[in-house]
Amino acid sequence: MDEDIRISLNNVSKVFASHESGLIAVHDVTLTIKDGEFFCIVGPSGCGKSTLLRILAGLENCSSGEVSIKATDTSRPLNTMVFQEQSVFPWMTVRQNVEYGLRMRRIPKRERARIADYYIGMIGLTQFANAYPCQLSGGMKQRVSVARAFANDPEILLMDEPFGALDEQNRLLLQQELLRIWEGSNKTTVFITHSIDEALCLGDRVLIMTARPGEIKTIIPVDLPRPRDIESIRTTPKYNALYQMIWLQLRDEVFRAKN
Ligand SMILES: Nc1ncnc2c1ncn2[C@@H]1O[C@H](COP(=O)(O)OP(=O)(O)OP(=O)(O)O)[C@@H](O)[C@H]1O
Repeated sequence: MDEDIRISLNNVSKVFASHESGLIAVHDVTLTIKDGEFFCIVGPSGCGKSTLLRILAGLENCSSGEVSIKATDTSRPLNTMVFQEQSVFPWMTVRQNVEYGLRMRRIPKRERARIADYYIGMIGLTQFANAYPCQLSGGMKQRVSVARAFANDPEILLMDEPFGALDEQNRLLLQQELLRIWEGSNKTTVFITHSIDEALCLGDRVLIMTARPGEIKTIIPVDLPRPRDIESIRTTPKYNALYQMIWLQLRDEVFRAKN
């Protein structure tokens, strides 16, 4: 694998045999993702986005093809996944949730506390560090998931519509927080979203998948400057041109998925 490539998929397909005559969820996907890249995936509902991410996470095997993820440091987890549904442990405080992965890796207590404090501060929950999830709003819980994922310091971060269930204001705040944390870490991130806007605000490239069986329709580079200020990039002609370009491609697939 080239030095700057972190993830490589070669002719990856996934067939679910449980469906009558087999259901092809992902078909012949070949792509590479660079180290430190923020890679977004959009596509119609049911086109295989989550399946592809689950294959990257090692939660699902591919039926054919090859997946390789370059690991540079065996003391760190290879990946961490953030889901749409809040996935914090309800019996743990915010701090314990954020420290969880570090504790599993037996990182010393003082170091754990330092890392947790940093990310709890980044997500603006310092005052809630000792609160339990039942004392938090949905958006706050999702922030904890994001902080936990970054604190875990995996080689790659996999996010499956992490802000999909949030209201617009919370979504905007979390996008900004994610951008800030990501820009400070440059962690290779694969991010599924239904929102073209979100993909453009966050991503370096956007993969548009076809209606099922999910294939690569096209991959669009997002050449908007970084660091990004979400509110101001939305008003630029470049953003509007990219939005139109993606929507025109995606629209056809959304129609195809419905028929
Ligand atoms: N474990 C499974 N067993 C059988 N079929 C599955 C399984 N997981 C997913 N599928 C099927 O694979 C296809 C792709 O599903 P997937 O969840 O990857 O789509 P998606 O693009 O993430 O959808 P959405 O945007 O609605 O979340 C769907 O037709 C789904 O029914």
